Amino acid sequence: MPVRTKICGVTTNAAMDAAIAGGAAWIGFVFCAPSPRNIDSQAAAALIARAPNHVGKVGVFVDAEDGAIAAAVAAGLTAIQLHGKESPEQAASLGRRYGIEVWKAAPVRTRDDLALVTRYRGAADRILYDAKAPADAVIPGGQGLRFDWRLLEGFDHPLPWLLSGGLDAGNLREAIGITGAPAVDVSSGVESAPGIKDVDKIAAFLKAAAQ
Ligand SMILES: O=C(O)c1ccccc1N[C@@H]1O[C@H](COP(=O)(O)O)[C@@H](O)[C@H]1O
Repeated sequence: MPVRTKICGVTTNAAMDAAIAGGAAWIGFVFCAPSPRNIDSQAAAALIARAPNHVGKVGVFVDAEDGAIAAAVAAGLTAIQLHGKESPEQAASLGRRYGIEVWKAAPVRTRDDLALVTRYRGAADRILYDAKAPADAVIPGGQGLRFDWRLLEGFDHPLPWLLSGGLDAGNLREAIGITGAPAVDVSSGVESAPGIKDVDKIAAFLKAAAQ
């Protein structure tokens, strides 16, 4: 089964086109002001217009206000990724309101952190395992941090899931080999500097995923 990929934090036509050409299943747009990848709804709509229907368009939010999510969904999102402290009830409510997939990011440092995900069964459509950010971090993701992938070995996943956190073209096969990830998500691992996507790194990542 081929591994599905999400290229996250896209802000330019070049990165968008590289992700599409390389076969990304999803492209992510970050609606989070402190992020170097922050984008507004108008700019996201212009990028989304470049993508064919089969490519999913995922908006990343961190404890966002309803109005911000509504504006971004109207730009053409096909999924909402919740990367903050959103509850199962909030996730379910957003799914009902917008009729699109809701993904919940699960911050992982220890095996105990995995217990959180079962609460989202029936409330979210997918879980995205990401490294838990330090307590003083300004943003909870997109910093190239990994967690111990062996924590997912033998774990009974309650929902369809993606692996993220510190992935790049060089470590992707090892990460998939250990975790059995059916889908992966990357941001800083395909950048030359925070927020600056590198089209060659995007191509290399997508090639590694397709092997
Ligand atoms: O990318 C961001 O700037 C971001 C901001 C706020 C919440 C989540 C964010 N990104 C997500 O984090 C994962 C992991 O990133 P990385 O590959 O370790 O840099 C990324 O895939 C996004 O889904």
